[in-house]
Amino acid sequence: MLLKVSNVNKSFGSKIVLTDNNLEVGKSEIHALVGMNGAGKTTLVRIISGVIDDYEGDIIFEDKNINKLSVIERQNVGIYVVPQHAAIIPEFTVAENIILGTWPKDTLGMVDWKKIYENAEKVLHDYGLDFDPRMKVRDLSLVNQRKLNVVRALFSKAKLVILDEPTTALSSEERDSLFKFIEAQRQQGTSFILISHYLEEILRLCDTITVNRDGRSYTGYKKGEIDEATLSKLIVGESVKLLERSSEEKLKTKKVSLEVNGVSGKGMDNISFTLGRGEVLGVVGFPGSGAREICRALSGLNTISKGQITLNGREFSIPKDPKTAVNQKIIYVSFDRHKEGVVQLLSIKENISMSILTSRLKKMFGFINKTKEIENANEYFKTLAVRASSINESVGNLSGGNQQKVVISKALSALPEVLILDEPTVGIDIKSREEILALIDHLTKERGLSVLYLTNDFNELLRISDRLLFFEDGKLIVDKVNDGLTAEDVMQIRDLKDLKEGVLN
Ligand SMILES: Nc1ncnc2c1ncn2[C@@H]1O[C@H](COP(=O)(O)OP(=O)(O)OP(=O)(O)O)[C@@H](O)[C@H]1O
Repeated sequence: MLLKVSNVNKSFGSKIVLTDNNLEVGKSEIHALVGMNGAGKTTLVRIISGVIDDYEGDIIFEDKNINKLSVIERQNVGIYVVPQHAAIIPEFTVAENIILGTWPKDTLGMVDWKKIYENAEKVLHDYGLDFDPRMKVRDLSLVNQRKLNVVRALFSKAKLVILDEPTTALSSEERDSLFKFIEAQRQQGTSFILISHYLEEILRLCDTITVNRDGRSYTGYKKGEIDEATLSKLIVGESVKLLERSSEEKLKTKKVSLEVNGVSGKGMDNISFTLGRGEVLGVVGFPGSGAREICRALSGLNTISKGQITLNGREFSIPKDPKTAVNQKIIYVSFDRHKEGVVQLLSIKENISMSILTSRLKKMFGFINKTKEIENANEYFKTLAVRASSINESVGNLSGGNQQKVVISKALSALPEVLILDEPTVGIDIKSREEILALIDHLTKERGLSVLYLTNDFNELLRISDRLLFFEDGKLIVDKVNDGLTAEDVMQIRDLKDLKEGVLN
């Protein structure tokens, strides 16, 4: 046994978060930690790693009680957490990131760069990676950045690596490649705790599963002994019904809402398409294909150099920043809520109101309509079942998934005509994901909201999208109605290199 968590309890003030939590991780084991948003997974990981030190119970590592050890001391015995936003420095090279803080010096006491790069090359090679240690980390793909985070942990002699949602926003190929890498490290003797909301990958990769529900742990489920439906029921406490947008809705011809005509700019080459009123248009493409670029450009986050856009018959002035897009009723929800989503120090209510202070909530003489503000925040708080004591709770105290629900509430409050969702269910649990999809389905049908939906989770994409746009090399290559497509079809179309626009229509 490598790690033993024994009868751990934790409360924040009067809020009880963990009650009698137990789990055991063996050597060379991949252990899953799953549960709904706010179930207490991150709190437990913070206790194991020593970030939270006021808890009841015992943490035993290699047969020693480590309750009294600090974060650094726990790292020194071999416990290393790789959070969702790991502390790699994008402007540094791969080598600098690996050796961060342990700079080798030459005989004159100068940093020995030759040695740094030689060492880094060897380290990467030992872990089966072949990227150049001189590359800036910002130029690495997302999956290679995540692998580098693990390498850093292993370089620091980690015996147990805790990965918090490592596959979010990765394509299925990138996931496979990350899994192979983790599996290879496990075979070398490293143990992993993996937090994830993707049950299929949990069942594929992990040896043992611990479910956290309502603060209690249900542990010891073994690979092969539990199926996805049973696991899903254990996590939520009831069966989860998957939302399926009706095929009738998917095939309905819709009145044009957004018309994009010959748009070019950074990473975009002469893109034209229409988005119907009440339509959900799925957007597919590898990073750099133009898929994310057009979504961000329509929201004022990327520059458009040429082209025309109309929205519900109005001339749409090319947005130079997000504010001009929002004023024209196009709103973008970013996959990166830390950078572009919420303000941690403000309350749920203040975050939700942020986009409508100068419009829907404005009264005369610069006053804010407080009653309306509370009503509006409460509406989304309830519809999206945000797990917090009230709308006055600070967003920084919420679990990751619940923060994401606040980001979506903020966007919907502004009553957009076009909503652009970029990996909107990142970090969202299996039940909340269905609630979000149901809300989108409802708003498109009842309010005529038009949606551009970008995600690497093709099963999710196909359940909600009426039509799909495929991008490559900055161009729109295929525009296809979702008439019963499968995830395999989507991958096949995306991977065909020489398709000309419309060939498959
Ligand atoms: N510093 C804090 N102060 C008050 N409450 C907190 C604090 N940190 C966490 N919580 C609460 O503890 C509960 C568990 O949060 P935690 O982040 O552990 O959940 P999680 O299972 O990791 O969720 P997710 O899947 O959304 O990441 C939540 O209700 C959260 O609001």
